[in-house]
Amino acid sequence: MNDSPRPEGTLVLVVGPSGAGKDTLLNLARDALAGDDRFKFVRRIITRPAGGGENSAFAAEEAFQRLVAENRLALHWQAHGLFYGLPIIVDEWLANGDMVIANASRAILADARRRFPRLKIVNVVASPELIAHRLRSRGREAGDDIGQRLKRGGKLEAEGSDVVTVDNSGRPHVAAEHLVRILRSCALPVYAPRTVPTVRALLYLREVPTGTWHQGGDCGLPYLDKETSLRRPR
Ligand SMILES: Nc1ncnc2c1ncn2[C@@H]1O[C@H](COP(=O)(O)OP(=O)(O)O)[C@@H](O)[C@H]1O
Ligand SMILES: O=P(O)(O)OC[C@H]1O[C@H](OP(=O)(O)OP(=O)(O)O)[C@H](O)[C@@H]1O
Repeated sequence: MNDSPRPEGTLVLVVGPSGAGKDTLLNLARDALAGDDRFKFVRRIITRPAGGGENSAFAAEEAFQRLVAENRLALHWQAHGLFYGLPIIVDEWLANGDMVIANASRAILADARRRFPRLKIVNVVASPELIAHRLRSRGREAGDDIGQRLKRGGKLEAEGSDVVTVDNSGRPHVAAEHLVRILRSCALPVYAPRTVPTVRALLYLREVPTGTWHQGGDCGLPYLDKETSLRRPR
């Protein structure tokens, strides 16, 4: 086992207007990456009963405020008349060098940038027409709530050099594959010492044929596919 100090892992916040497809893509990505424990998908805490295929846990408002007061949320925010939070285990996973992936609000990006040095933002987008249609067919919210979500969707933005856009205008599997590529390219290889990227790259290049590296990952580093990165170097 490698006992050397590990750098902090990467926090990936998946954001975008309500109805763009964040939860759908997160579910597909979680399935695609199942069995690779470098990737930790966060279960959000929301003051809304869980259901409808989203990965969340319910907390009553009083219980939620207690979590905030006791500093047991890594990030929290308010939207659509609800409270949302990411549990504090996020900090533990990051300290362990894992890649932590969560659905979040565009309104907390400035705060997240201050708090998390290795942050990647994935902005899921689709046209307003598609979003309106999707929110109506999702059936989770009623008419007025859908109107409010559509309004908010167009107001907030996600911009910056740490933002990568995933277009979910087509089939969900296509966009999910893009998301998975981003996640793989930003994750640390499993068995390489978790030191600086150059050292990791050099060590790995000795162990695997260079042809198995994919170039142009969204984190600017070459990256390995799942099978190769899970294989212990000889
Ligand atoms: N690419 C897609 N094509 C068609 N429908 C989609 C696509 N992506 C998501 N949906 C549907 O649109 C609705 C909103 O998606 P969801 O993942 O809940 O969005 P968000 O989490 O961003 O609000 C859901 O009913 C989902 O099944
Ligand atoms: O601030 P915004 O960037 O507009 O995002 C607003 C909120 O919508 C999402 O939650 P929720 O699960 O309620 O909504 P969604 O699944 O419809 O996006 C997201 O986690 C934010 O809390």
